[in-house]
Amino acid sequence: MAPSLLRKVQVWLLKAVAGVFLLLCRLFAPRKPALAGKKLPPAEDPLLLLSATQLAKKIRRKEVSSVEVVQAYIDRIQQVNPLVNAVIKDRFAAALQEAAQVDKLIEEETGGEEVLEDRLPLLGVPLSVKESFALQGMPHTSGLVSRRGVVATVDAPPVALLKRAGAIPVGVTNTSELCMWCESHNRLNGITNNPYDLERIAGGSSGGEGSILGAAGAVIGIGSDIGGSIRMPSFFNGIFGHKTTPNVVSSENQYPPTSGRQNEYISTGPMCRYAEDLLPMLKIMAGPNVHMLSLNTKVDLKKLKFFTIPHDGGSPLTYPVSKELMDIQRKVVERLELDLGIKVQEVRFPELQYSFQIWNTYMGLSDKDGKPPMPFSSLMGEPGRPAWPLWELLKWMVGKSEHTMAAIGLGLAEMTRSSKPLTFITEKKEKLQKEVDELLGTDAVILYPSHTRVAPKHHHPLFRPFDFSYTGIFNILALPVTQCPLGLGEEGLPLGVQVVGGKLQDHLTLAVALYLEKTFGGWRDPGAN
Ligand SMILES: CCCCCCCC/C=C\CCCCCCCC(N)=O
Repeated sequence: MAPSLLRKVQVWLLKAVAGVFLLLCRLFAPRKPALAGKKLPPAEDPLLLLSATQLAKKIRRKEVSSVEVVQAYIDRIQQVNPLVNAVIKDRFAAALQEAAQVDKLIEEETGGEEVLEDRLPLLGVPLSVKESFALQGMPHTSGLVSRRGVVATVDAPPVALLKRAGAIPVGVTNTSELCMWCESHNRLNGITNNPYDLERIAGGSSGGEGSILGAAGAVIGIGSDIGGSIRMPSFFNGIFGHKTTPNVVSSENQYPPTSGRQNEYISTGPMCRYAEDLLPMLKIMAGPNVHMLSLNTKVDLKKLKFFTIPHDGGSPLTYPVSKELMDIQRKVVERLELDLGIKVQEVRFPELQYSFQIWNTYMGLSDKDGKPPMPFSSLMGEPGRPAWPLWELLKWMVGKSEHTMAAIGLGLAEMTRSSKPLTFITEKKEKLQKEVDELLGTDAVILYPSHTRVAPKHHHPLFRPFDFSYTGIFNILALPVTQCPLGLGEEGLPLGVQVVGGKLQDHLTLAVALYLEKTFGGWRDPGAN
């Protein structure tokens, strides 16, 4: 059978299986009041349209008070959250008190603006926090019903560093169950909606962050990413998200904790509506490790090498990249060549078609002491009592399970994972790692689709569970990636692209993000008509 015909048959088969499953889900999924046709109101308060960097400057200069800024964001969250269900618990009263203290501190400061900017660069700026990060006094459940009522007693290190820089947390946002799915939906806090179309996903697992930022209910936030959980929500909600080179920003005090080799692949990073906030946030979040990066190095884009990869080469597990995403990536190439007078080279890596298999294999590896990762079914259960995915599936069928279909599916899929990694796959990964590292070096970036299509309808990822591998592969390659918004597509949904850099070359992808914001307009107000 000709390869193209084989490809057509594969896609057709995937669609057929998806259709049957979608029907089943429609039959059994709990009914939700239709949000059809509802739209977000525009973000009218001018304070919502300033970057965190600009807000911090205005607050330091007493051109606006921190209380006014925090109140503006509280008002916006109260306006949009009933539609998007992104913030699952707020701390508005405490935030306003802290803002008043900031204004008082500024009033009494005698050292002048530079002292404040140096010591407290985010003084008085509101911050959104993904609920899987420990934020003292706030829920810390990661969407697990069995963790209902668990409250954090400490701050996760990057949260503590951002608070020490003067940022004021206003609330914690929704995640997928156990942060291991590309849609933020769980039985504890419900499902988060995309601000550009409430019937579509906000992405996962930092979907609450992506949605509240995209809805202008926050200006800066933080997420974690081991398969795409910063980059997919950033893409679907039209904002910037940076997956830092692993082990620069601490991932301690997050739930669930990583185990096995996963600590080499997880990244904590900033999620922002404005590109200029990414680098200052990363500088703060990196804390004592900031010297590992070159964030003070000026980047001349004309001296960078740019490569573009249009898709994964045709994996039978993933869907083809949509035309509008291929088109917009081509437009980025054209603009780069026009504006910088450079040539962007298209490259292909056949190993990318094994992205899912590589991600799945390496996520299951033991750590250097031979300790295997905690099984997902154990994370789903109570301590010492793993869940039984098959039993949970039967309970789900009659609406009695505390778990989502995605978590049950992952638990079932895990049962099929082979204990011994396939040499065929490890060889592919080693080859890909070597070639990509050589190509990137310390002076190049690669453009790659953030996903196969714009934000899908709710639950649809269940029928295309492998498309996340467009982001997941870079976790295993341990490379920094910035997801950059590129305006809205035909259906008014955000377009975007991943900008991939060499290890520890985060400053390069952040510089390209600034260029792409200038050239393609950055974040768009979902309420604007
Ligand atoms: C019912 C469908 C579920 C079965 C799907 C099995 C194959 C998919 C395997 C793993 C999907 C993991 C998705 C990871 C999303 C991002 C996670 C993260 N924290 O970065």
